[in-house]
Amino acid sequence: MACGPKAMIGPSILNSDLSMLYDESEKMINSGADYLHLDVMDGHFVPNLTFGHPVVKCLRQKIPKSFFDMHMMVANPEKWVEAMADAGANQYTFHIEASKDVPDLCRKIKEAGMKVGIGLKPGTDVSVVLPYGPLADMLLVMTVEPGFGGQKFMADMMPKVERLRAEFPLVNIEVDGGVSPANIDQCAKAGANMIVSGSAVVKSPQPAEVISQLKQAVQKVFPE
Ligand SMILES: O=C(CO)[C@H](O)[C@H](O)COP(=O)(O)O
Ligand SMILES: [Fe+2]
Repeated sequence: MACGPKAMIGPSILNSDLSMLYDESEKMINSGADYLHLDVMDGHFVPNLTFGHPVVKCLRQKIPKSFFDMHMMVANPEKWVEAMADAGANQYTFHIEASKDVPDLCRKIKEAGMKVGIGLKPGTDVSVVLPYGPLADMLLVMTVEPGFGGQKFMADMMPKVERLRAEFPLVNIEVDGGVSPANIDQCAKAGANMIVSGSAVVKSPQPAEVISQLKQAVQKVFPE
């Protein structure tokens, strides 16, 4: 896999102290994070609220270089493409369940200068996303029901990851939800190379060690 997908760890700051979003983000970057996974929730697509593009724009001013992976858990993903691009987002990951016109949304995201991520809720069959794999930079397999951090990892999502990796050997495949050192080997073996980990990293007294453990496990399957 010399030029294929790389092992990357993206902490989710959802369960960190959000009154100190910048400090918490910096801590993750200084602990070896390859990117930041930022969870946007609108209270419609999921039963919870977090933050939107004004907060992302402020964070970008203080963190000019890191890759921002926007996990858009919103009912109308078309609506926020321009605003998120303007705020400095690098990747716009929308949920396939929320989009009325997937190819058109992928085109708009690319035209706005961002990478395209397409996410699948646990109940969504993997076949739904297969026609759109060639349009995506990244495919996200949720390993919890989206809406809250700190939930239990759903190992029964691994066949979806395996199928996507078999179909799209060069696309980034991300897992998100309950991912920790206890289940990282399953994720990597199934074919996930972009790893979101929230609680396991941000709640640890030694986040750098957790990030390093996760990365080493994924690098066994996706060597540099
Ligand atoms: O999208 C999410 C929830 O909808 C979060 O990214 C995810 O839950 C990460 O947190 P944890 O590792 O604690 O589950
Ligand atoms: Fe997420």
